[in-house]
Amino acid sequence: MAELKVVVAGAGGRMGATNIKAVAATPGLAIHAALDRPESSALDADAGSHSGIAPLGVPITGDVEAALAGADAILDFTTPTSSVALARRAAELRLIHVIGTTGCTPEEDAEIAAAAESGAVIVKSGNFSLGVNLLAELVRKAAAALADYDIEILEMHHARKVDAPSGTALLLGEAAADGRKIALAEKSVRVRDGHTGPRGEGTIGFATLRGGTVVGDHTVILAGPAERIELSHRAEDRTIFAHGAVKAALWAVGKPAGLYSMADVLGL
Ligand SMILES: NC(=O)C1=CN([C@@H]2O[C@H](COP(=O)(O)OP(=O)(O)OC[C@H]3O[C@@H](n4cnc5c(N)ncnc54)[C@H](OP(=O)(O)O)[C@@H]3O)[C@@H](O)[C@H]2O)C=CC1
Ligand SMILES: O=C(O)C1=N[C@H](C(=O)O)C[C@H](O)C1
Repeated sequence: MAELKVVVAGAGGRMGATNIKAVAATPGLAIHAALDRPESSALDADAGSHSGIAPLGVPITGDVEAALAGADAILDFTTPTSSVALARRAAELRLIHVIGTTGCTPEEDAEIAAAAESGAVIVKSGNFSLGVNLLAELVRKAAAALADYDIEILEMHHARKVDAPSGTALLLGEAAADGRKIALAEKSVRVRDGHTGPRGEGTIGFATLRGGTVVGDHTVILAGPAERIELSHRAEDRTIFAHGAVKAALWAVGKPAGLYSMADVLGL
């Protein structure tokens, strides 16, 4: 098989750098282009040097069309606006689009789903690690088995994170809601403040912490009478997300256009 030509979007960012390193180290993948905002301070830097590895001879560009020309796949950990725009182009160009971006509104998610229906092979997940996707299966089972227990989801991330609750917390919330056969949107409590009254029966609560350099900690608590079960995942390094994203891109080769999840990739 010819090398898969990959565009890393958000190349100047934390996950962009991690993805550049993962793609460069994976046989069968080649960095086709490194894309960031035209205003990015990383523009024109060598994608390899900027990511802390040997120079790759690929400058970080702000030119989307030049980056996508001749590409096979996009690894995209950027912003919701950027991911929606890239999904539209991925549909037109029939590309694989791996989306790790979190914080999308329901309307933005609908636009991404529409792009998948009209030609893009999209794999989107709030978390590309093996551990979190396995944890989601455990949460689904626990939520179903302990039907009367209160479910709370606690997450902590680094101080630079801009969205809350995290994509992972929402993914775990969806798994819990699925286990309970309820709709998360109708049962989630995303903020508590002031005189809230007692906990709503059957709700799924979220709590958000931010600080320091925490890569990503998540705990799902199932609280019952006189006992609690806590299911946790702690990310120690961003490489777990990049390795999952690379796996997703390779898995997507030859798949029909559509919207897939990391659970599909992992066969969970
Ligand atoms: N699903 C998963 O497994 C994971 C998801 N994430 C998510 O990935 C996203 C990025 O996280 P992180 O790398 O920490 O954030 P960063 O802010 O470090 O990186 C985002 C990068 O995207 C760039 N960018 C913004 N707009 C565009 C655009 N229109 N075109 C190209 N590049 C653009 C930013 O440029 P500039 O700085 O100039 O604005 C920046 O370089 C977040 O939504 C985060 O939650 C993170 C880790 C794992
Ligand atoms: O912004 C981050 O850093 C992370 N974002 C993802 C999320 O919102 O869950 C995944 C990971 O936890 C790191």
